[in-house]
Amino acid sequence: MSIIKARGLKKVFKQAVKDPGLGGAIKHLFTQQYREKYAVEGIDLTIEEGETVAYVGPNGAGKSTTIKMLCGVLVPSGGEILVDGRVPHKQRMENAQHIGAVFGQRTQLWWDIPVRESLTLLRDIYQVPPAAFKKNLDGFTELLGMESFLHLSARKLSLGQRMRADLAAALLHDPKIVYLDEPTIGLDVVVKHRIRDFIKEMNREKGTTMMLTTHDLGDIENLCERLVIIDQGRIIYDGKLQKVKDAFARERTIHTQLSAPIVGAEELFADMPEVAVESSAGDGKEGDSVPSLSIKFDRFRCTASEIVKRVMNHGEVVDFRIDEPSIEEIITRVYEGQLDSAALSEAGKGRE
Ligand SMILES: Nc1ncnc2c1ncn2[C@@H]1O[C@H](COP(=O)(O)OP(=O)(O)OP(=O)(O)O)[C@@H](O)[C@H]1O
Repeated sequence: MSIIKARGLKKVFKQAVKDPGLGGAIKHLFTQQYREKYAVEGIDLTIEEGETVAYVGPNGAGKSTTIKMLCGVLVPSGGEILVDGRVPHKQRMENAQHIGAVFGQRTQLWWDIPVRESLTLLRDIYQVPPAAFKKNLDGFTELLGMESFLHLSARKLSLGQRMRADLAAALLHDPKIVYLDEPTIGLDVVVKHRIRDFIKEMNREKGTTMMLTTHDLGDIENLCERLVIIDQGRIIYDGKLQKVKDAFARERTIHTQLSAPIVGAEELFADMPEVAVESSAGDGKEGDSVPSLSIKFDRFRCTASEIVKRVMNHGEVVDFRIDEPSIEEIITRVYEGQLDSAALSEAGKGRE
């Protein structure tokens, strides 16, 4: 069942236009000029209950503006939204009862009181029944490793501790949907993993729908099957993460470990322009390293088995592994405009 539906969603901001320098600032005092900035320009988005969706895009793409409209904080300039059957900006309070939000840069905890007290206050605000509160608090404390800092005020927490406490605060009332804006920003790997595990567990155990905006592509790979890419206020890709990889990650690299170096390895694929020997080791040129050969190829033009077969014809392959470009590399190419949007939207078709 669809839990979030947005049709033709738009948000226009009025931005002041000023000439540069002091003269410009003074002139602006008397003759104010504004231009319209479309932060979100006609978005259609449907999210099913229990999905975990990564909503990504370069800076200024319109991600936060979309989330704020879904939370009811901003009123759309056009289009329609329905979140769990409610129009968020018209039913703000009701909507808030059923959603949770974590904004990486801000906290919803009270700055000067212990985390445990903040969570108790949220229990009262959201009217969480005592038994459910206890179950969640105990469970979250364990999963997020919060025991050691529940007695501290938010002011005294490290960033990683604060993020964990904020997650607990956002999920305390068992919301159906949680918006996570940069939930792992600036955190060390241990805390990142803990937070990702927690998000996965909540999605699995409670079926919580998660919408995640992030610049950390590890979050996407670890948490989301579906990827929505927004650029300049428009969705340019909506589909499975794997599909983007399949469509755009043409290159593969085979790393082979050999029993002895192959003489003239660089020439092995001279007749195949789609294949390139990236590195060859163990031939005495790089000290006493293990003999190996790394070969890059275009997987749409030849197969891994062809490559390995040819290497095996010239030497003994002890072991091999195949690497594909990371989603980070692919998305960087999208952001840099190296992948055209028509091809992207074609790849996103047939999501269901
Ligand atoms: N209150 C506002 N007034 C005027 N312009 C705004 C306002 N909020 C956002 N914008 C503009 O709308 C565009 C989209 O902003 P938004 O914050 O949604 O982007 P984002 O994708 O979340 O970016 P980031 O990754 O940097 O957080 C930007 O050009 C921004 O300058």
